[in-house]
Amino acid sequence: MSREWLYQTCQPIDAGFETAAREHQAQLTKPPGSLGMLESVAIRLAALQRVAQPSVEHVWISVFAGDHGVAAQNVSAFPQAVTGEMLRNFAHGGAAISVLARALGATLEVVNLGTVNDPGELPEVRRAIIAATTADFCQQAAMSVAQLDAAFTAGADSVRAAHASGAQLFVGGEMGIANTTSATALACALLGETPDRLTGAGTGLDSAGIAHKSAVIARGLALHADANDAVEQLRCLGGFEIAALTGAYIAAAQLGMPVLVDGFITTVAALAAVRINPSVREGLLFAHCSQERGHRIVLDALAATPLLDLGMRLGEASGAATAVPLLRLACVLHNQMATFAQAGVSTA
Ligand SMILES: O=C(O)c1ccc[n+]([C@@H]2O[C@H](COP(=O)([O-])O)[C@@H](O)[C@H]2O)c1
Ligand SMILES: Cc1cc2nc[nH]c2cc1C
Repeated sequence: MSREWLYQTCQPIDAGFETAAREHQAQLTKPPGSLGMLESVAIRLAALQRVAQPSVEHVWISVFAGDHGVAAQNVSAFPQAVTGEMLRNFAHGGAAISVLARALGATLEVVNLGTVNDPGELPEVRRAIIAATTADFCQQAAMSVAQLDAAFTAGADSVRAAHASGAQLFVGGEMGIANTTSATALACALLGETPDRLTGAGTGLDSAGIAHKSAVIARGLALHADANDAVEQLRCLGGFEIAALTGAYIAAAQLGMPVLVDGFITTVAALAAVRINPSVREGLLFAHCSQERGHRIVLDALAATPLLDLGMRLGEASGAATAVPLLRLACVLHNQMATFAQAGVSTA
């Protein structure tokens, strides 16, 4: 399938609405800048949504799940079967993101891209099976060209459904045992970093486990040293859900739909998206800095300032969901505060 769409220019933010929103913020009854990032986020949302009054009442969350061949290298604190087991938990409404999505009134879509312990048909889970798992990147490329394309498409399909439903914000999440190993390897390749600087505990490795994981990533990087662009690095080192997120972020930016990025794995997928298509960057907002070791470095590479730093490291879009109320508050402040003139308050 053609990949041309990945490179097509994204909808630029609207400079007119951005200027109008900035000027509006300056008139609200507060010292200029005193609402900090709540101001800049409202301005960015107005510019992205091309409206005077931004809103994120209608939120769409897609959680992409997939298994990783590199799990065979003993790089996670949890067994691979958990990926499929968590799909059941999502379907039955018991996962953290199930609870958060309900509390937010958000649409939650779960996408099974391929799990070794496949739970089969489940309510509320879209099956877009690519294979039971990616290959172990210590032995061969994680994905074939066709598998990578299928993952990009699965992500873009979710965004198209979100857009068609009238969603005002797209949130991507992931679930996949061993995916911090894949995401760390991909981040190292994209950034020219070494695994010892980026490798973290994932679901809870101890220091010996982290050292082993770092060595596994170093082996993968050596095997795929010839992969010299972001698409090929993603194919060799990434995973189905990481590539789906990359495709989703690109598609969302092309449709002009704002994106709220979640944690470490999703930020690496966002970095890949920006490397493939730099015009994606201005459509991205960043929810939080996860505890995963490499997250801050990847955020810095994207010049991203996340809204929250709560010591979270769950994934499955939970950090982004937690930041949605802040975006909603930023919007209502922007839309409902009185101006100095309206309130009869003196300016500086
Ligand atoms: O989002 C994060 O920053 C994050 C940090 C650490 C772990 N996770 C989640 O934990 C799983 C991967 O951890 P691991 O140790 O199996 O590589 C995967 O399902 C992620 O959703 C997520
Ligand atoms: C239980 C569990 C839930 C998760 N959700 C996202 N990643 C996860 C990893 C584990 C192990």
